[in-house]
Amino acid sequence: MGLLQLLKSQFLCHLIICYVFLVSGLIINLLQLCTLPLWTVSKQLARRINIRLAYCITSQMVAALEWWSGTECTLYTDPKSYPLYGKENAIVVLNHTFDIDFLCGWTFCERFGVLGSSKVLAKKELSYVPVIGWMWYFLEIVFCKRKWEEDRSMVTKSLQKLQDYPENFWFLLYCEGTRFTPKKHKISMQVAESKGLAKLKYHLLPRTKGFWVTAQNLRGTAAAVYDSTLNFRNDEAPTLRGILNGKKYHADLYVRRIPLELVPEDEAECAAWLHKLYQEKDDFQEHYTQTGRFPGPTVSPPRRPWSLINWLFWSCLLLYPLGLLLTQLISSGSLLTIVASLAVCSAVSFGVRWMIGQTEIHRGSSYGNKEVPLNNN
Ligand SMILES: CC/C=C\C/C=C\C/C=C\C/C=C\C/C=C\C/C=C\CCC(=O)SCCNC(=O)CCNC(=O)[C@H](O)C(C)(C)COP(=O)(O)OP(=O)(O)OC[C@H]1O[C@@H](n2cnc3c(N)ncnc32)[C@H](O)[C@@H]1OP(=O)(O)O
Ligand SMILES: CCCCCCCC/C=C\CCCCCCCC(=O)OC[C@@H](O)COP(=O)(O)O
Repeated sequence: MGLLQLLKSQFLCHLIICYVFLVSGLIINLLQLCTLPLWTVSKQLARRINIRLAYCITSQMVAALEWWSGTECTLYTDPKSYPLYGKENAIVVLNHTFDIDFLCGWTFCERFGVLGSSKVLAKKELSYVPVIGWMWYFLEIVFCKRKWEEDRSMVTKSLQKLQDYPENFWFLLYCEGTRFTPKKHKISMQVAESKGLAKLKYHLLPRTKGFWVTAQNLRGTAAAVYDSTLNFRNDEAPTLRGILNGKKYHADLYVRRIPLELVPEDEAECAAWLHKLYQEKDDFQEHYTQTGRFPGPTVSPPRRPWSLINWLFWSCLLLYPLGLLLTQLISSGSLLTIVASLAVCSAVSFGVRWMIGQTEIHRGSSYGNKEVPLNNN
């Protein structure tokens, strides 16, 4: 192991990175709160400011992936579609298979210039996560309880608000609704069988209602669906802890651009269309398993320096006062203040570990885990 790699695996480095992330994140959350009065005066200006503030948070995690761990990202896509990425609004459909699939999504957003504005249909529980969840309120992220009767009107209203959004955005939908586990897969395939649908090997059965309501409400706003299938080389199952340890991964993303006009408007037809899409996605994953690549030409959109610059800015801003404080503490020799600072460090460490836990599949929810009574009709 090289010296740099050894340094990257040190707990102290992780503590410093997490301190910068947490403290800068809370400062940005506070700044976002200060934009509240502006929403009544100029909504579009408030949105543009919040896009930039959100970028300051999310790009730190992207920087950790791109610059700290050096993870590489290859895009497999049609060269004719490539120039449109980042220049139009789109609905992104992505497989929910890895701890850090959302982070890879963010990396592509960053490379195409839509990181600050991008959105997701997220489970309500994530809105309580400090920094990211709180930031999402101001980004007009659409939350759901994963109970259609309760979600329907709220999700529709939230989507309609995005119709006059001032900057290009990608709206991410994990149609599987939860992350892949063997147990969830087995249950969802029982559901597929009971509905007479083809079985999927690499995906859970997609939930179709969220996709249909999104497509309906973003018609005229979004130009296309980006059907995206993600995998990692060498059968890796990357984690956020791995990224913090400086482990380098290689992500492959296969993207097909499908004009939104090709998505049926009728609910049942739209559901059938989505089921067919997932069968195709399953074939692409099979192709990847067999050959180690997706079909079609590749391109590696370059990483941009902005995420690194932002990260360095916040690190300088927040590590300088921390350094001063620590020097004063040590020179004061007061046992009480030293114990108090150790307690603060432990709290930061505990808080961030809990947040990292949110990204771990083995700590995931029980959604999709319960056997459902099946009536074969
Ligand atoms: C060029 C580069 C391109 C791309 C780059 C890639 C990406 C970048 C893009 C953007 C990035 C932006 C942000 C990313 C950042 C962070 C994201 C992080 C995380 C957030 C993700 C989440 O929180 S995922 C969880 C929440 N989201 C969802 O659940 C969405 C999908 N779900 C739905 O759409 C649902 O329909 C619903 C939530 C709207 C409603 O839920 P409900 O449970 O009520 O669902 P349904 O009514 O649909 O389900 C009932 C039907 O399903 C059948 N059923 C029952 N059990 C199962 C089962 N186990 N599996 C499958 N189906 C089941 C049941 O029979 C019902 O069938 P009916 O026929 O009767 O409808
Ligand atoms: C600069 C590096 C900073 C490192 C410290 C980072 C600390 C972690 C920060 C934020 C964590 C919250 C990120 C939220 C994204 C979680 C995405 C996710 O995958 O949610 C799961 C959801 O889809 C489905 O849930 P279930 O599978 O049903 O359960």
